[in-house]
Amino acid sequence: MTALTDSAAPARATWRDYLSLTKPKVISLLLWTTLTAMVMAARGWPGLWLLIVVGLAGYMSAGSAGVFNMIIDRDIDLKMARTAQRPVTNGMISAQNAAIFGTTLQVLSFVMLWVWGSPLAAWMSLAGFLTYVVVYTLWLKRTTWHNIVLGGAAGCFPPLVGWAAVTGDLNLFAWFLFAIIFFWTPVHFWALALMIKDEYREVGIPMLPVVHGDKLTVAQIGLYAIYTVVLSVMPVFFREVGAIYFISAAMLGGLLLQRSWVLYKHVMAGNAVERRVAVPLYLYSMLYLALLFVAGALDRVVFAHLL
Ligand code: HEM
Ligand SMILES: CC(C)=CCC/C(C)=C/CC/C(C)=C/COP(=O)(O)OP(=O)(O)O
Repeated sequence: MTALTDSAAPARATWRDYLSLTKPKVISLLLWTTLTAMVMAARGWPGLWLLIVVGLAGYMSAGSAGVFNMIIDRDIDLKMARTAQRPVTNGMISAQNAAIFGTTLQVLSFVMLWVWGSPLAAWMSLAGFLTYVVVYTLWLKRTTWHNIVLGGAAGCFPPLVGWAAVTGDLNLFAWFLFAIIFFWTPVHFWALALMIKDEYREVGIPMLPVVHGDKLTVAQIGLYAIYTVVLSVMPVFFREVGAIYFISAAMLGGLLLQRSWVLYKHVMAGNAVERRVAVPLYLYSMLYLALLFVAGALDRVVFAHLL
């Protein structure tokens, strides 16, 4: 009898459950764009303390956005196999406790960025948070297939946070980093959305492949891949970066276009989307962004010391 009662009682949430609310895997790449942007801004080593404190605060801010996203979306998350086991969704953590956790993370992060980074860094982080929670999650996600393009702007703020924490300011190159992620996000997400569209359809989320089908989606992916590659190369013409970056961006971009093209041809030929053509683009999109930002950092450090 006791055993029965015990097993029926809801499990107690652990720190791991709270950590999972912050979407750690997704944030790892957001954080990478923050830290590498700091090196680009400093044109050298920004200092271990600044890297740690901005990294931590950046994690907390984006994590807090993830927490609120899971609170707001717990009704739809419950109906999708991929998300049903999230702790707020399955009731292990109450929405109220999650909200307290998310608010604490956001407030602490704002203060940390303000004090040890710069006020602009704190505002940029808050702007990213609000764009993800209000513009994407509350407003666009359930209403239009443009959700990814416009709401995706949230993920463009991390490099601005890093840049502003180092310089207190933002220059043209920092905004290029913003724009690169802006056009990259649809490629990243729609490649994945093609594979999980049935779940989105069932819960009524108007993602592009659900609303306009696979063919329009691969065409849009191709278009955004071209925008991404062109934008990635452009900072070279403004002399913000040099040969190391240019060669890297050209090679990385070539592969992004090639993988988009393979997916495009496959779907336009009338085939159903297969994981073997969509997964490579989805996975590569993440490697693309990570390496492009490494190339930017390397280039600006090397050329700062040569010139
Ligand atoms: C509107 C914008 C975006 C949407 C809707 C989106 C959506 C998703 C979804 C649904 C996944 C599947 C994994 C999961 O269930 O958590 C995913 C994975 C991922 N996303 Fe995004 N994403 C967006 C923007 C970004 C940005 C800006 C970054 C980083 C710069 C990013 C980095 C990642 C990473 C690293 C993964 C892999 C996580 C894993 O392996 O579990 N995403 N994204
Ligand atoms: C402070 C700052 C810079 C915040 C960054 C915002 C952020 C966490 C962007 C990542 C985008 C993301 C995980 C989208 C998935 O949302 P979804 O709700 O469509 O995915 P789901 O179905 O997995 O919940």
